[in-house]
Amino acid sequence: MEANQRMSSEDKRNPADKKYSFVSNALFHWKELFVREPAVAACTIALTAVGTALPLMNARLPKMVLKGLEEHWDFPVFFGRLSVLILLLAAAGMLKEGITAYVDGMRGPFEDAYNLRLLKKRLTVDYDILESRKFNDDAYAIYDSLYRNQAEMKHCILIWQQFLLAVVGLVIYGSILLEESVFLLGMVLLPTVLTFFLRGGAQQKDRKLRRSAEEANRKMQYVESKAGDFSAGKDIRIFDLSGWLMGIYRKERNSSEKYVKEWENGYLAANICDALLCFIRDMSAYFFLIIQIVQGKMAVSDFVWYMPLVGSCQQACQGLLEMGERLGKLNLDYARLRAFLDENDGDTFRGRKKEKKQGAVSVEFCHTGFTYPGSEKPTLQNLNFTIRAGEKIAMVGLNGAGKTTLVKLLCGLYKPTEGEIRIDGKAIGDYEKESYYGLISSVFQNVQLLPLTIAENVSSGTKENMDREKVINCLKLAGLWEKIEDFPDKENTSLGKGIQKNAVGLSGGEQQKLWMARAFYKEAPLLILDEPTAALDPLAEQEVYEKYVRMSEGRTSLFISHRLSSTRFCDRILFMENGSILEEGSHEQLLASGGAYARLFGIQSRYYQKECMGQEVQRDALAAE
Ligand SMILES: Nc1ncnc2c1ncn2[C@@H]1O[C@H](COP(=O)(O)OP(=O)(O)OP(=O)(O)O)[C@@H](O)[C@H]1O
Repeated sequence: MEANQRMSSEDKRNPADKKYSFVSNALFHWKELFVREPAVAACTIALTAVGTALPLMNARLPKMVLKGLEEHWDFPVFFGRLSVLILLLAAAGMLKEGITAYVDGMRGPFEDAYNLRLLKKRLTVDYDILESRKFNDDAYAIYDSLYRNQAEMKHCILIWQQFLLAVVGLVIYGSILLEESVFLLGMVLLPTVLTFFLRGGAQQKDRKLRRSAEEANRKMQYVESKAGDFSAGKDIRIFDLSGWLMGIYRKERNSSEKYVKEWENGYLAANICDALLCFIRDMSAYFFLIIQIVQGKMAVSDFVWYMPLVGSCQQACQGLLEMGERLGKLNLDYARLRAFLDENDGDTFRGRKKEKKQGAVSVEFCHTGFTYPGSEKPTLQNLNFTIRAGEKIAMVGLNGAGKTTLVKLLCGLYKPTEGEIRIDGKAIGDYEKESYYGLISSVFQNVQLLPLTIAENVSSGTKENMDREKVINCLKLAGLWEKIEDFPDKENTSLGKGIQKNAVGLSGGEQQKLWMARAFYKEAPLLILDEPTAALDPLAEQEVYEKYVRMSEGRTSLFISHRLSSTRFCDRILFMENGSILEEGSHEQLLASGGAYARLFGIQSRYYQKECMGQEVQRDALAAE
């Protein structure tokens, strides 16, 4: 009941089923097939023709033999006609096998191409859309429809081909039976119509419950992914979260099984009725034909012609029901896939002209504000400040002040909900997407290592298009080369333990140095560093600051840090509180003004000095040894 209620609200939320009708999805399928795989499309149609003709020829053979005997055909005529028919039968059989094997071989690439489009969409859509619950729910549901065991998408060519075969077969065999008797055709068709309604009810139930099952499967998949996640693995063990996660998994698995059982029961009931109706249908058809012979209204040769045709017609009806049902599911999957692919990729960037800027750029926040979707309170409000080209700005503030959100806006990952941000006098939204990303080099707080080599991670490129000397220089600048030099494969060492053989792991601080090297490598006009030294020890941090100063020459940079000592390397400091700029000036000016920055600096410097001195003593002692 609860599931049904949830379903009906989901149905309202998802307009895909209504916009992408059966006819439009069918046209989409055939257009894709004809454009991308014209040979397969032609073969599918040929299979329908051959598949329909074969039962006709099979039924014709005994009729011809009996007719020849009844009418006393001459031996050469009898032999000639029989040979031609047998030859045609063998040729049609071989043709059918050959075309089926060819189509089977070509199905995979056609059906897999949808996965590629889906992947591209997920990799390129605007970041704010990527973060949205709806986008992720839809993506999961579509992946499920593409990959689950009985995914209809994996068999879309086959389903359509079988459906066509059933339709054409029904029309042709049905017309032949109709010529003999309306009653005969009615007996074959009536049970099919009844079964259609029975299965229709089961299908509706399936459609409704499937979405609830998807929700449960998604949660199960999340728990499964955590089992193989190294970083989550630490917390799971230390805080004994395994029982809790197993509990969630069991609960969701039970719900999922309940939904599957419920819709399978619907199909079971429909199948039992269907079997009963088939039995009645077969019995009545055979009785009808036998009575015709007994009454002398039908020759035995006609009986052996109509008998297999009744069977073929029944099979076509059965195929029509089965394939109609699968086509119904496929139609839903197509509707969801098309709605997802057609969804706007975002409107953060409206520009079309590609451009490449060299040197530093100016940044202007003009009455900029931002409120997260679903939040009532703005996270950033009425920000008005300018960063001159080539300036080094430090942004500091307490937790939750809005620094990372501001960085995400500046990186074009979110769109301001009020005002705008201008780069060199032009609003971010007026840039072309790739050109804008080309302006930015960034280091964020929590970045995932990609399972590539160190050099590939730094250059974001392949072996062929990277500048290896520059990679090494950037690693040196970031203070990581000493470590990498000791690896047998040096910068060609793979990262990503668990995926790559002989891969190495890096500590949190080393990873941050690697991301610094990547930011250096890109040489973009705007350098944005969000807590880049959070995982570095104080002396390593000091080294990075010095290198950062050198590296940021000729570029505009924004440096976000909790460590106020880092701000002294910058031209100007912006102190943020509750989404607004509270204080602004150089380190000395802010200290002299005795405001929030000065108080924070006072508290921090006492502890920080102790930490630094402790480390220096340790290093001196080690050096003396
Ligand atoms: N995806 C989100 N959806 C809704 N609110 C969010 C989201 N991300 C952050 N917030 C809220 O926005 C506020 C500012 O967060 P932000 O991460 O920008 O702060 P910050 O200054 O970078 O903090 P920290 O120094 O701890 O990294 C926080 O109160 C947080 O709760």
